[in-house]
Amino acid sequence: MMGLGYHGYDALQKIGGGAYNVPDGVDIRGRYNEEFSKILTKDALQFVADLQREFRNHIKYAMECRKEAKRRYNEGALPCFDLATRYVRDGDWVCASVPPAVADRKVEITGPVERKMIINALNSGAKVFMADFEDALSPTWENLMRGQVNLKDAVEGTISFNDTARNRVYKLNNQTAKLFVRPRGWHLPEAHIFIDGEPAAGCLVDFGLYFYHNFANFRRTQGAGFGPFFYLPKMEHSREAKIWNSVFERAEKMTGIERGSIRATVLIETLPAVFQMDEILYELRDHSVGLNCGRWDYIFSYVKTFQGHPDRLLPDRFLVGMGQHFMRSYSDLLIRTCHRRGVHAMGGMGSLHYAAQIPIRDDPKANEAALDLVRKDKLREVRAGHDGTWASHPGLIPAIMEIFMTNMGNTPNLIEKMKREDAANLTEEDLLERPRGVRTMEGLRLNTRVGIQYLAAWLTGTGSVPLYNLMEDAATAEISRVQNWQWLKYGVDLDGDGLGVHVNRELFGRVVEEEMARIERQVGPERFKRGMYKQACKIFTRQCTAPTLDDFLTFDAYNHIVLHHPKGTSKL
Ligand SMILES: CC(=O)SCCNC(=O)CCNC(=O)[C@H](O)C(C)(C)COP(=O)(O)OP(=O)(O)OC[C@H]1O[C@@H](n2cnc3c(N)ncnc32)[C@H](O)[C@@H]1OP(=O)(O)O
Ligand SMILES: O=CC(=O)O
Ligand SMILES: [Mg+2]
Repeated sequence: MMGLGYHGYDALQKIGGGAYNVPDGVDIRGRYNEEFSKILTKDALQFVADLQREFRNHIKYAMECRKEAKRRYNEGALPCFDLATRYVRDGDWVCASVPPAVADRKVEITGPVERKMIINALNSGAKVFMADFEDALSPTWENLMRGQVNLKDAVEGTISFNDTARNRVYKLNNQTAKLFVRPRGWHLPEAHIFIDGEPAAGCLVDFGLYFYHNFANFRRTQGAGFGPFFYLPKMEHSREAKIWNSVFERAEKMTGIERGSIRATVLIETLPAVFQMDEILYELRDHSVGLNCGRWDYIFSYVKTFQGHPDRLLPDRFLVGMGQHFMRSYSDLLIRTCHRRGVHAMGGMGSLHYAAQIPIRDDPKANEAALDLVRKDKLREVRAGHDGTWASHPGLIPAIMEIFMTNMGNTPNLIEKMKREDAANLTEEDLLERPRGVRTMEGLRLNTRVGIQYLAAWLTGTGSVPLYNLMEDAATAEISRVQNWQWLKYGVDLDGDGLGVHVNRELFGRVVEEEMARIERQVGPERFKRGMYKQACKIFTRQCTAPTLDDFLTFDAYNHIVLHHPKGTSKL
């Protein structure tokens, strides 16, 4: 056992030839690397450990509450507005005013915290870059620690990348996007950092290390006295936002910066959270810069929340988009809520046809068609009153920027202009309306093919991938998984293609076999053998056929990427 940290004295942890200098109670189980040791300094680890100790019980309680809510939904309850917090929804309060540095957020590019992509994203011409430790990142030790090194260099302005194969050096432009960072969700542990004998909360590691190393530089160079800025994912209730608010206050106090310096945009990407938008903003009112429509996780959450409701099954994945009444209602209510409280209402990632289109390099006609779908979605967003939106790829930015500029003119945002009071009449029924559309055999096949390929990439350390000309990440893969699970669980008929096939385990087994053969043909036998397709298939198939739905695809899969040093992998 290499960790000495929690035996009551400070320790130098010898791992793989080097030594992390850890404070009392902290045990690093990830590989030693000299660069990582500049992130995992004793002071920074002490900062994370202090947060962990102060908030671990709050986090555990919030996770217990999620379980309790799940139990209620599984017994037939529906998510709804909370009578007890009506005073918050009816009250006249507003959030703290928007920091000038991020008043204009017309286009935000997102991407994993990978070195070259960080430089490309910051140089992309987008107003904001959301650097992702979440949906777009496979949380291996290497990815997380390199991500922290990269962000530190980025905030210092010294980041560079030498692409020797292409003889190209990447550096930051004079003008760059403003940086937001998305830590992991509350539910994920960080199995390479133990604090007092248990894994640290992944999000506190991501937040704590980034904040500790960058708050001063960030406020000076990027935030004009504010910041750092964050995106907060996958919350289900305002009590979880309250924990984040307390974490921010604690971090501000520990570093001596003014209260309200840190600002965060919360993704509304779970079905229960749409009924808590005012409450979430209220909890974070001194630290908020708005809400964002995280549409992919939102669709995933619709299935998850209604896992016990056979009358609410989804049609094919590509039919569930912003045109569905429940999705449009969610986006409209989000805009109304944000603008009433004086903050940004951000749009999401995607196109009109319910997929996250990316540029198609080798086919100009298909590329133009993809761009056109993206333009239509962005036009819908800006006309509805969104203040800005997400782009998955630099190649989409000019088209998206043009749509927002043309429709917003010179105003940095629509907070004052588009109050959307009409959306005040949206009801619980509007927000829960069943999605319409057909189910097809091709839908089942595509879910299977995409889910397995995504997971295979994730297991080898890549968290966002292009598949069939679309962006796939943890959120979109979740839709594939839970949709298959739901269709199997309730034995649906695939009636959309005239085949009338009934989904059961036997059919699914055949589909898995055929789709695996297809993947092998598509990627070639060599890559298929070298990749993690078989392992991915095993995990994905188990989760699709499980008697009860796993909460997260990546939770179980995480065990497969935990690499404890010096002695091979271990389970949590
Ligand atoms: C549901 C959600 O949470 S959405 C948010 C999370 N998801 C994401 O952030 C996905 C972000 N996007 C991506 O990861 C990528 O665009 C992918 C994986 C979809 C496609 O990647 P690739 O196939 O490598 O794209 P492609 O080959 O066209 O890249 C061309 C160039 O653009 C760069 N690029 C592509 N996407 C991005 C990005 N999001 N940020 C910065 N640079 C990017 C590439 O690094 C490459 O640069 P280079 O020419 O200097 O080498
Ligand atoms: O995080 C974004 C989403 O759509 O999910
Ligand atoms: Mg998401």
